[in-house]
Amino acid sequence: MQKKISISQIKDAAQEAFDLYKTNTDGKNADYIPYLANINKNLFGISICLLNGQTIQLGDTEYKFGIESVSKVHTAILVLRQYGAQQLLEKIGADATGLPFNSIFAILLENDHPSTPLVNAGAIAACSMVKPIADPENKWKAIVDNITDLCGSAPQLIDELYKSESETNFNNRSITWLLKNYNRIYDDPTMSLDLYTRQCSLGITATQLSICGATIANNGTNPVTRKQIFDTALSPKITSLIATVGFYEHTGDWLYTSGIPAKTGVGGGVMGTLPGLFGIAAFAPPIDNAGNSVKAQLAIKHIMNKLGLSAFSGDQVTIVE
Ligand SMILES: NC(=O)CC[C@H](N)C(=O)O
Repeated sequence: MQKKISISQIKDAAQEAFDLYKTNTDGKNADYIPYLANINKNLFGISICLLNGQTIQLGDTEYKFGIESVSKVHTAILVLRQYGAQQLLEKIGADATGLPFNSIFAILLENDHPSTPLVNAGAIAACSMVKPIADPENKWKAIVDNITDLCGSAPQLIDELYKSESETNFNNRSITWLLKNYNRIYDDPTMSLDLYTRQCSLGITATQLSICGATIANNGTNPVTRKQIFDTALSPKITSLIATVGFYEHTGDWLYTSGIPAKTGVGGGVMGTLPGLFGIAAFAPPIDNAGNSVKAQLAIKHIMNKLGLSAFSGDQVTIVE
């Protein structure tokens, strides 16, 4: 079906979602990373970036929160840029785990395979793959430059979060050494884990994440800077990774009810990408039992359903003035 949606319809849907959920108090800040437990739980922002570069922003869209696991998407893209689709599949995988993001059991079940770069195991493996190998300074630079390219502006390290996370990441240390044992870490393990922890501690805004979502939806061209960031052919690979495991063990429910591939982080951010149409991000710190922001989920779902959109419908949608 041919369908036209106006920008004012999108704005109205976003405003409605914001008003509906701004006072919602469900969920709880992540507390296994002490820094995150103390973030103002009432922060709430929604940003949509259209493919003409226009953004629609509501609430705390300029607040810099911990990017956390949303950064797994960015570094997966960097690995795809450096190695191509086939090598990512062989060295890490592109499968769902159906288990929590930090699951050790998932590694054992997959016979040593990290499954996907979008869970902790695969993300640590991805950091180990970033080139140049054995050069932590330039690996870090590559990670940050890639995020800057995708988001149209630079992220900023939150030192306190980095410290808090480094002091408490015992589970991730176990994951790293287990993967090392299976030859799935492709650089120094301690350095790879540190890069992962540091990238999770980057401060990012909902606006920046919506621009990244739009870059993916726009086949690799950042709609704001107009820069081609990655090869067009990688776009469906990235979107399929996000669709498969973006909400961990709740991914199926999420896709079924929202219709949009999206990736979450325990900092409260969610970044969605609707191919050919827009990127969307929402941010609110309280999360559910799988580590996904409660309000961000409600808001994005509301907007998608209100507009009658789904990545899985055959509709040919155009956004008009
Ligand atoms: N789901 C998440 O956002 C988890 C990220 C966090 N840095 C961790 O490794 O536990």
